Amino acid sequence: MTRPCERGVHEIVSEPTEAALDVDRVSFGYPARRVLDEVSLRVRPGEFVALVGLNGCGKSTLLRLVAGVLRPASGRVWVGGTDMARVSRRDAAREVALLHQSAPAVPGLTVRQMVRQGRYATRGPLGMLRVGDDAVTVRAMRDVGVEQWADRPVEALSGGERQRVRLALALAQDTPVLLLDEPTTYLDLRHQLEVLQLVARLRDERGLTVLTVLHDIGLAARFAERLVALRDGRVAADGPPDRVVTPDLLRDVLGVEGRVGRDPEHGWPICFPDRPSPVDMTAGDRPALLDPGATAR
Ligand SMILES: Nc1ncnc2c1ncn2[C@@H]1O[C@H](COP(=O)(O)OP(=O)(O)OP(=O)(O)O)[C@@H](O)[C@H]1O
Repeated sequence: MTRPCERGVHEIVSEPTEAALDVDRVSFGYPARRVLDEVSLRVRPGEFVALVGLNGCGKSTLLRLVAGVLRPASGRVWVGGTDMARVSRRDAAREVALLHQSAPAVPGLTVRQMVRQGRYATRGPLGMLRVGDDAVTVRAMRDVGVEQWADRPVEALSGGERQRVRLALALAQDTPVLLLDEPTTYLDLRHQLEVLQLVARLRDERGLTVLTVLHDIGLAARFAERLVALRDGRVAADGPPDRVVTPDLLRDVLGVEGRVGRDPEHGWPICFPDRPSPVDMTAGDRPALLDPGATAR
């Protein structure tokens, strides 16, 4: 399959024998609430997948489970053949980098110092940086275009500037899998496009596997080759954007009535939301889940 578009020309020649990440019937809940119910998701090496769904449906929780920050109540998460519930945080950080939704800036910490923290996973027992760590740090800052602020305190940057520094921190881990929790938060339109173009380029050039939460369905459809929609703690739809982005998805998963058109030049799905749907998205009494028959797996 070849898709010449914003995502670059990315040819999938054959199914790899091993998934880059494999979420196998994972359930998870916090003390007050069950959040994920037997969620399964396999992502191929080099795939760019966007996770969509209403606020509170469990997207960040799923990313934290994949990153090994949380442990499933049942089921397994494998990243590159590693069972993420059985490795140390340091070993997990060699497999996946997680860009958190938000994190407070440590007072006085400069951009360079913050990005350098991404090298934590490769440090020796005494926490010493190794040969090459500075080069990786500088490359990550350069990739995201924050090297001109290297010696500025992070707390003196704007929200959007800090978001880019956080992305550089994740890139500095230099992992094969990148998990991004709303990477476009705080960014103006230009920087939203730049950041997603950068991620797509890194996927193309370095073969990174990307699983990202995106609230903007238009951007998700434009940059990701596959959308996974969560609802009620389950995968409600899974497949290529042009099959997943439908008025049913808008209504039943995202809670809005609307229409779906196509970008006249590129064919990307474009959503035209009209109004909140009459479906009560906070109650258990909802229509049947969308058929996830469009699955790309
Ligand atoms: N540490 C926690 N303790 C208890 N409940 C939590 C915790 N973190 C999240 N939750 C709850 O779990 C549910 C899923 O949260 P999660 O952050 O995964 O949702 P989300 O889909 O990422 O939402 P959003 O789009 O708003 O970021 C929510 O109801 C949330 O209130």
